[in-house]
Amino acid sequence: MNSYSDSFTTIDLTQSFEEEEKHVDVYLRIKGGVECSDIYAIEEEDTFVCELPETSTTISGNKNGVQTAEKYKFTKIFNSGCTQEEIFHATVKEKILNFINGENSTLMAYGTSGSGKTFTLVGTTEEPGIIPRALKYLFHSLPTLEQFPQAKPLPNGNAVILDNTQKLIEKQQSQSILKDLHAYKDHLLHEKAFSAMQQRLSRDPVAIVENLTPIINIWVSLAEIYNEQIFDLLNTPIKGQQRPRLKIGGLHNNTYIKDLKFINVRSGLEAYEVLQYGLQNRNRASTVVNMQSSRSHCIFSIKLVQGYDADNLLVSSFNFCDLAGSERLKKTMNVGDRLKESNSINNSLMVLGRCITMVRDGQYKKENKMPPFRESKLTQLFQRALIGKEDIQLMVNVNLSKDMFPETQHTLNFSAMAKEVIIDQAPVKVLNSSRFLDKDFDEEDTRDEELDELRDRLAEVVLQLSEERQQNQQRQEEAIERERQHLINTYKEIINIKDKQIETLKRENEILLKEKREREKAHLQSFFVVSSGSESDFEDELGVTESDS
Ligand SMILES: Nc1ncnc2c1ncn2[C@@H]1O[C@H](COP(=O)(O)OP(=O)(O)OP(=O)(O)O)[C@@H](O)[C@H]1O
Repeated sequence: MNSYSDSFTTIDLTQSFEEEEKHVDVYLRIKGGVECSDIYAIEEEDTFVCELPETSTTISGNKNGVQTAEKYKFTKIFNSGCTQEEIFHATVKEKILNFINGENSTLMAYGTSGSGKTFTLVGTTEEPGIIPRALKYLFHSLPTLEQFPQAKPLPNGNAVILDNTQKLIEKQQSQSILKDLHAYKDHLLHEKAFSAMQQRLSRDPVAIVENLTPIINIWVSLAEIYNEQIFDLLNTPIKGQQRPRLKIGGLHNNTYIKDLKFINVRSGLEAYEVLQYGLQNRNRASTVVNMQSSRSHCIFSIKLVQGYDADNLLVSSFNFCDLAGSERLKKTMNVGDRLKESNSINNSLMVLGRCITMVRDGQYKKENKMPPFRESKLTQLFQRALIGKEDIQLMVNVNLSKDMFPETQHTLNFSAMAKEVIIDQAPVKVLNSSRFLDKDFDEEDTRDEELDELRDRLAEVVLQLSEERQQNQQRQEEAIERERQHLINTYKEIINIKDKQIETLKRENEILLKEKREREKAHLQSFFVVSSGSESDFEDELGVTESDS
């Protein structure tokens, strides 16, 4: 039974957002099609129970003998049989309405490699994931959008009204990108996929949004963090050229990706096509645990600009973040590029875990330590959400097969930490009061920017050094291997020559022996003939046949 199927939600943009203290929503999704180990159980809708093997250490620090099972509380648990539809309705649907109402939101999919993060967010044509459902829901809740964008979001969270020339330029840019997409061999596939999804989703209810403003524009972007470098996935890759790396701009908890392209879209299909185009450019590779493993963190952002005029614009963003999967190096047996990626993925997820733990400790124990947000690009970008100043949801994906126990336990411990973080977001200002105050950078801010710049450069140098070290090591290993091969070949050649010499000596020896025998025979023969008889008598005497001689 779908409790939502007949519901119509009405939201009013003139109402202010209700402020209330709450914890981060952490959902658990259990991967379908996998045989679950019997050490796990679900109690009610939100408690996950895990029996502990002898050697395991739990989040509460207890060892077995004292405690035999650990319980983890989630906002909601989606069992392996749950549909994509149920998951969308229980998690993101309401957030889309808040988004229309001006609230920023982030949904992160977390879990080990192959646990179903991309499946949950993007899904397949048959089973559309959260993002296509969110796009469909969003665009169906809004009126038909204007042909030309009227306002554009700025990286720092503000927006500007576009003049006629700028409108034309932006429109042309969107069109040229969409045209690029249409030249792409898979575009028809995506169009079909989205319309198939639309049909499947058409039974879903839509929200009726009242008091919409005359300006409503939607913009999307797609970025990836690969080996601690940020790339714009909507930049068409040029063969033989390195992709431009993007930098993080902004300060403290108001960071953004500098020069990231935002494309104006007017429908769910356009947005979905842009997403699919970008995903083709994402770093993927086949690993032992996933045939199509995402090797990067991928961030799909939707920005909604709404308002009346230049002084009354409201920008809200919805980020969908598909994290790269954590990996156990022993299990994946990765080498070379895959190993480098694994290290980078695991490191940034470890920093994410440390930040969340420290934010939680700061909130509960009032410890005043600064979480290490700057130690990874991911945490630097999502700092605001991670300290609880913005809405953030975590979709934790687990594969409950027996051989994944250590990974699952690690994921559950991570979730337990995240679940305790308190969200303390400021109320979203309603429209018709000026929402943003443009703050000039003061001296301290400038110094911070310079420091950021230096840190970036230092990170680049460290990365370069580690790459060089790896290359040197590889070169040394290759030289040692070449030397080894050379020695083996020389040794083989010497053995070969010696064998030949032995053969020659053997042959010479045989010849000498034969000659010796013949000399002895001749000697005896002459002796016999002289002393007693004929030559044939001599041969008879020796018993020598013709063939012998
Ligand atoms: N709930 C599910 N039901 C059916 N198939 C699933 C489910 N979850 C994942 N899969 C399938 O499992 C495979 C791996 O899933 P997916 O690529 O989403 O994992 P991932 O967590 O994103 O992995 P990685 O971090 O390596 O990119 C895919 O073929 C996907 O279709």
